[in-house]
Amino acid sequence: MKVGVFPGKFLPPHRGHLTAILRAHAMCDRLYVVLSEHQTEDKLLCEQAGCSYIPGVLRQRWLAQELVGLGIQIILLDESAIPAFPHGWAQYAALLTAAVPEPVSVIFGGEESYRQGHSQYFPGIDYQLIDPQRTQWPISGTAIRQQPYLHWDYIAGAARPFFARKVLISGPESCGKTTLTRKLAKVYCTSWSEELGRDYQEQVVAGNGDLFNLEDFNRIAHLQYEQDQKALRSANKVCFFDTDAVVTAFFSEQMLGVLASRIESFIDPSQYDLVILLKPTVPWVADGMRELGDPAIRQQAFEQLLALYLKYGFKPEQLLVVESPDYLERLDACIAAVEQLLYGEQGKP
Ligand SMILES: NC(=O)c1ccc[n+]([C@@H]2O[C@H](COP(=O)([O-])OP(=O)(O)OC[C@H]3O[C@@H](n4cnc5c(N)ncnc54)[C@H](O)[C@@H]3O)[C@@H](O)[C@H]2O)c1
Repeated sequence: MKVGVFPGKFLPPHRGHLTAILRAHAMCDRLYVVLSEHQTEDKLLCEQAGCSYIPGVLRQRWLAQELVGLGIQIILLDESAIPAFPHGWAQYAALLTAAVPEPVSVIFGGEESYRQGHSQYFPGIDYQLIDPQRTQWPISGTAIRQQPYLHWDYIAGAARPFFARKVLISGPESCGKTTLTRKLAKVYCTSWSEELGRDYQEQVVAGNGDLFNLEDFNRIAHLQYEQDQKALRSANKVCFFDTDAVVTAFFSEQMLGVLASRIESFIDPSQYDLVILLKPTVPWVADGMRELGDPAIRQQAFEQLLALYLKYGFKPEQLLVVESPDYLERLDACIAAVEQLLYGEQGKP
């Protein structure tokens, strides 16, 4: 019985890792992937690259999703209490040996420089190199952490929602949110999540908003959240959202005078990299379901919505108010903001 181990940080997992793991899997009877987490060091690596910290359990979950069905166990090794690589080889070897539930015959890796340490601290266990030149997929975790959108195609699918920029398009009724959201998704060849409250209203209360009760608003917030998560899973660098739970909270209060009990649990400012707030400066379009058509009421709705975002902890720098009454200018302002989010000052490569 040939038992293999494939160690690494997988910060984050990418195609190079996955291909090497699958090769290793083809070369032994059973394979364990051992994911090392050294919190201090890993946090520093993420910080240096300007990337949010990726906890070990999240990386473990991504690898489990990617490798599902192959019988590969992913073991999380907490190295936080031992000296960081390369100063803790002896402790690392002891931790790894204790964590893998059976005797190991071979350790796989892509670094020739690790051979010495492996032969010294894992006596009797082979060290087998896989693609040390990274010729098939010339990518590293460092490069992805530093510039995820330049290296998007290499990022493991399960990890992409973490890196995808999340852009919310919000504003009062009849501001062109849905059209703008669709257009932006098309410009960026990506996924988007539409407002489902309207379909819900059609299906559950025959289009008559007066028949809504509080539980309807709770359900809308929950259903919208799940739909948003689904859209995010197929995002290409950025994902657009047509509404959010703050808007649901706003309508719950407007229509029933009360905030439905579970809506706030779906409000989280850190969910979004950018919130584009559209001002009601474009013509009102009555569609049979909209309620707040008077210009003064539209302006007031905008102010109330803005105040709600701030109340719920959204930061002013997260918000972009788009004021122009011109549809082209509105679209171009959004594209410029998304470009900035993805590629910063340097612009597209
Ligand atoms: N504390 C210690 O002294 C000690 C000692 C030894 C090992 N360790 C732990 O083991 C970890 C070793 O993993 P790592 O940092 O090299 O992890 P990593 O996640 O960067 O890479 C994991 C493996 O995939 C290979 N790989 C990376 N990119 C590839 C590509 N494009 N194509 C093919 N293969 C590719 C790497 O060579 C490596 O073997 C260390 O980070 C450390 O946590 C710790």
